[in-house]
Amino acid sequence: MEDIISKLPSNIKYQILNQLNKDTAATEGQPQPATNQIRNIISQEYLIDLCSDIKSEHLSFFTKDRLHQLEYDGYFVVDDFLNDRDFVERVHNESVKQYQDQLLKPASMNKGADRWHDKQIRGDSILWIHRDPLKNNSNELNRPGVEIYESIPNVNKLLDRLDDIKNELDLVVPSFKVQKSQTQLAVYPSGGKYVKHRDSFFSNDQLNQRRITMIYYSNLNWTKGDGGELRLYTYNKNRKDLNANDKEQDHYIDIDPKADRLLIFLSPFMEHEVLECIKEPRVAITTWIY
Ligand SMILES: O=C(O)CCC(=O)C(=O)O
Ligand SMILES: [Fe+2]
Repeated sequence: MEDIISKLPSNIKYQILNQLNKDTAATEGQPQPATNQIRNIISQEYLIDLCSDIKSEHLSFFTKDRLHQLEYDGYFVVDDFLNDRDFVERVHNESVKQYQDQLLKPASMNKGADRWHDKQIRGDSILWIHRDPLKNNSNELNRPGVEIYESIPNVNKLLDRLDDIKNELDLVVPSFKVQKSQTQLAVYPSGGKYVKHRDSFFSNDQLNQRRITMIYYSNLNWTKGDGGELRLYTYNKNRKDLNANDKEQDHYIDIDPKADRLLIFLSPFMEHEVLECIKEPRVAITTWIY
């Protein structure tokens, strides 16, 4: 089968991939083994390469090890990212205040007319943060969140740091061709969760999709039993040398959403879910690099 599929013209492969992605979305992210096999063969063309041409002189946050982990394991975790408890506390309090002031809206799935809400699937409330309205087009200006960026100065300082990471990636791995980023503040109440999903799918318009997810947690005093762990399925579809089988698909690690932790992973390749929160509010600030 591998031979037949890989010889198909690119446009046909792309159509098959799109159909498989739709099927998987319709079955709530539980692809059949055959679907996985076909997807894996085709997706070889869309793999993310972070290591073959590193401009070492620009390395600062990134190290060769971190780039290697991101490409081969699909993720890495940084603790004590800000390394300043007062700063973390201000980020957390500003975020919770936005939530208490009801500036966040229940998160939905899909866009436009297909938009739908279902708390059983996704229980968080979110706020898009547009920090630089002048650079956004008028459509973006109409989206909620744009006018509040000045009321969250510490969150903005954190976002500057995430921007630095994005800019560094652009210099360190120029072949990656960073396009843009998108940022969301999400708060989960007690009982909130987000079922297994991926943040994007492979597509032939590689550059117009989420490719790297960076999630910062500010949950001070988070302890075991508070729930809300990020369950990350460690089967990294970015690896040519791995064969899909059901056992590997099931491997996961649970990442505690504890304060000052930054998690970075490959958006189209890593499946994940948010386990039910016991303690509220659970805060997560995410920047996606396209
Ligand atoms: O908050 C988290 O830990 C992950 C949330 C998530 O998966 C998402 O917003 O796509
Ligand atoms: Fe996600």
